[in-house]
Amino acid sequence: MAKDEVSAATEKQASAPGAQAPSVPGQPGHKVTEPGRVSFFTRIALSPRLHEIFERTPLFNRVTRREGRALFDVVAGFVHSQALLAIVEFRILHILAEASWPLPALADRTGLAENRLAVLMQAGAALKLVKFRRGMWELAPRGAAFITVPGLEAMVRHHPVLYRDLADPVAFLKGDIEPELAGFWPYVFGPLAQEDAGLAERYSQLMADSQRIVADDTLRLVDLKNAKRLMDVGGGTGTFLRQAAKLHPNLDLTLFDLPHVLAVAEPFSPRLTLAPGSFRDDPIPTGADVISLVRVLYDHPDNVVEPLLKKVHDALPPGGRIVVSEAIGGGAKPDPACDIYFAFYTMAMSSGRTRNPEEIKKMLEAAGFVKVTKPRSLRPFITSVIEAERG
Ligand SMILES: C[S@@+](CC[C@H](N)C(=O)[O-])C[C@H]1O[C@@H](n2cnc3c(N)ncnc32)[C@H](O)[C@@H]1O
Repeated sequence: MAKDEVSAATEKQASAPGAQAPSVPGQPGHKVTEPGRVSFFTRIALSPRLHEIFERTPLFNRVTRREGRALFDVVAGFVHSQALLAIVEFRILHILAEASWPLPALADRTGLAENRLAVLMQAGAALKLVKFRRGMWELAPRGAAFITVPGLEAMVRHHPVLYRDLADPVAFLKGDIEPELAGFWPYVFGPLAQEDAGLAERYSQLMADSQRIVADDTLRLVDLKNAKRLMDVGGGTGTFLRQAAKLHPNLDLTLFDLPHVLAVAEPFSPRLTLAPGSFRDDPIPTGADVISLVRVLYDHPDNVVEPLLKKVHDALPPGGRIVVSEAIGGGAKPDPACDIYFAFYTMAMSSGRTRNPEEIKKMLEAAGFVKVTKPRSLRPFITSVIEAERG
């Protein structure tokens, strides 16, 4: 998305003849009274007769076959994920990272029957994680990347919690079940987890690992050259600030988070000030000319985010900047990572929700911010950034 796309979309909407107060299309509160027409191409796709004709017509059949393939991937996505989870749990990628193996040796190492392992390996090859060459199973570059990207494997290993919540998606969406994920993170980081040190360690590491990648992408999108003090609100144990300090050694830093989180934060620089507090109950300290919120807003409902943005606004000097970095929905250009994965994930967590650029822009403006911009995301499945200025 181009830098000013958020602004451009809203201006267009507001200046259209007869336009009403801007609301976000497709989101709650957007008033649509009339049914719309089913589009021409959709009507074609609704006709079984045209399917047959297209399938027999050269060139057209390429399109329908490609669409059919994409549709089947959507249908089969859960099975793909579960095949990946099995590959992870049998540590197949790690075994193949040491050496290639023929099937019988791999069966010995995994304890799986050869005929079942053969099915799993073939599935792994279809996912391009492994490949079969000269009688041996070997690691493919995608499989190597999978075990190398920090946090990815741990993410897959915690998916059974999410998938149990999604086992009945109808009940899930109706709100008829109490999602397990809603208690998962509080459990991992809460006092109960002390009995399960391995679990706490594994998932704290997952947060820390993924935070590093999110921090790096955010810092590539945000210009902190002229910033004097950066305050990271909800900054956890400080990974984002640590990475920012590496790029900008003269930057003063403030880490704001709950007292029990800051109690385990390492004071890695004399330029770092720890500011314990709750953004729900306490004011946000002043003194920073840039305030970042990395993976914070989507954890919270609107009635927490709106006052939080107002507090951030009031803590900044005129011209000071807010940086929001998290999975942001694609809005008019839906993105599977944000609009499926993170949207369902945050719904299962039951505390917040993913928002699209228009929604975040509206919330920022309501808090008093101006010049809302969205740099083009490097990897929307890692993070996207929205910046604004205190008016
Ligand atoms: C999803 S984590 C994100 C941490 C870090 N920014 C990152 O990207 O990994 C959300 C953070 O918000 C903090 N947080 C939650 N509620 C808070 C509150 N009321 N006041 C201050 N921090 C809060 C949590 O302690 C946690 O560190």
